Amino acid sequence: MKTYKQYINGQFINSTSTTRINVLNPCNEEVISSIPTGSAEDANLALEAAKDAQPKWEALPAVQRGAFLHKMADIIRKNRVYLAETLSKEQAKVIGLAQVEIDVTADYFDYNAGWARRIEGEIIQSDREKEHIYLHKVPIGVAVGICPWNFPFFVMARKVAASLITGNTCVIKPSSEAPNTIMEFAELIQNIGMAPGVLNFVCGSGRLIGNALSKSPITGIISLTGSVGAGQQIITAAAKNITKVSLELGGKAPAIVCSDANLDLAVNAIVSSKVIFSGQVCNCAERVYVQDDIYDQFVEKITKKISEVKIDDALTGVDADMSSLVSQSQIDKISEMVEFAKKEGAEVLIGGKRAENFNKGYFYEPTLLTNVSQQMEIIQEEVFGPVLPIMKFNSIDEAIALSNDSQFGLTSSVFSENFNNIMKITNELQFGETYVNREHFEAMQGFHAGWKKSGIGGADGKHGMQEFLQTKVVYAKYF
Ligand SMILES: NC(=O)C1=CN([C@@H]2O[C@H](COP(=O)(O)OP(=O)(O)OC[C@H]3O[C@@H](n4cnc5c(N)ncnc54)[C@H](OP(=O)(O)O)[C@@H]3O)[C@@H](O)[C@H]2O)C=CC1
Ligand SMILES: O=C(O)[C@@H](O)[C@@H]1OC[C@H](O)[C@H]1O
Repeated sequence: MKTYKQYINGQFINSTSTTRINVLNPCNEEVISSIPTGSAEDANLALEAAKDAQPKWEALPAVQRGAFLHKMADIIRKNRVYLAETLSKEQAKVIGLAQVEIDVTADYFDYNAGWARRIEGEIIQSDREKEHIYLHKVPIGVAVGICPWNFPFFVMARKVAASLITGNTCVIKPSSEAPNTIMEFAELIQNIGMAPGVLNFVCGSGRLIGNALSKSPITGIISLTGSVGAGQQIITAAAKNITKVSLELGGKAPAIVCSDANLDLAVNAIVSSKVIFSGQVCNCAERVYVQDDIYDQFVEKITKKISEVKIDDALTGVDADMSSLVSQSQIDKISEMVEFAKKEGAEVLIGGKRAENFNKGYFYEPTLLTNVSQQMEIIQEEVFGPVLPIMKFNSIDEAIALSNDSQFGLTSSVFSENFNNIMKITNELQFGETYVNREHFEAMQGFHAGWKKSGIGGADGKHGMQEFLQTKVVYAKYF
């Protein structure tokens, strides 16, 4: 069993707190590692180290900063199988998907290194003679990245790569549910030659160490991926120093399936979106609206497809499509939501219970619910699991209205072969991201950003990189 320390100022050190948090393998509930609970002192040590290291890091030409990101990508590739197994064990991610996450993370570091020669300012025309207005893009200073458990390694890279290439230094707090792969990465990159303090990793409770990182005057930007509740607490902590926040929070993605859709494509895309990491992804389809004349056909096809989903151990299960949920609290929350939906009148087409044949772990069957209505909790609140409620609609206007009737605005999708329908729906949906005739997943060169309670700011691509920059304007008069 691995016992992790804090990685601060280029060294692995003991936390000032002596209590620890156990990390379980969700498939068999065995303790596989432990992390410190962390303390405000740990947070401050890491922030001070990052602050001290920042001016020299910023002064390095961006291509030299980028070279370190390429080294990180190389190290990930050299250790890709070990990292994927570590990830699979700590959060019950089926090994194939865990490997994809590791490989995409390496590519993500390389992609962000590519910004080195493309961070650009502007020269603006002045109203005065002999004056230039120079608009510079400069780093904010110290970036804090607070990570979730669902794609912990990839999301860590979202925060590290974008903050370092732009000249910020960085403090990462992994999720207490899934810190292992990140801390293994910290060990693997400790000797790549980056100055101490440029990148720090502190483990521990969000409410304790996460809060201390968020309310410190040293912190220049807090980038969180997580729940709405954590986002609200971070905004409150950040308010003290008016610290910038970039928040990627929950979602309740609608999938609209029109009469003229390619039904097999729609079914495959929607099912893959519920099966991928057992639906524990903010982008995943969380509710389906199907046009009434194809409803029965759609329900028949999707039920068949869901019945074929194979559930097994994440690491050893052969050809498993999905595995255990991440924790006891996740399975409790999801079971309660399904039971409540049933009380409100929902009909379970398939699933609706813990998966049989597993003595340990948090395995839940992929579940389809019908006879649901717009006001029900199962349509309004994020499930974050393998549960999909299906509703009928009559007109395109109705589908758009039902989709937009949500506190969330992260992702959405439309399945149609009619260009006019697609254009109307994509224009009128109030979501940061809409997928047309494809699965629910984004690209690293896009911009992943939620509207409404789904967040502020965003990640990926040029706009995600620019989150970590601030603007300085110089009015240069000459004679
Ligand atoms: N949009 C998304 O990508 C995600 C959404 N979720 C949603 O959130 C629900 C709960 O998941 P959970 O992992 O507990 O999500 P949380 O939002 O609680 O955790 C995300 C991160 O925030 C930290 N954190 C929690 N509270 C604070 C705080 N007050 N100040 C600073 N940091 C804090 C956590 O630390 P610690 O782990 O130590 O508590 C963790 O590192 C899920 O069921 C899902 O609905 C979850 C993950 C990702
Ligand atoms: O669920 C999320 O918000 C993120 O953690 C997720 O990680 C990989 C996906 O591509 C992200 O959006």
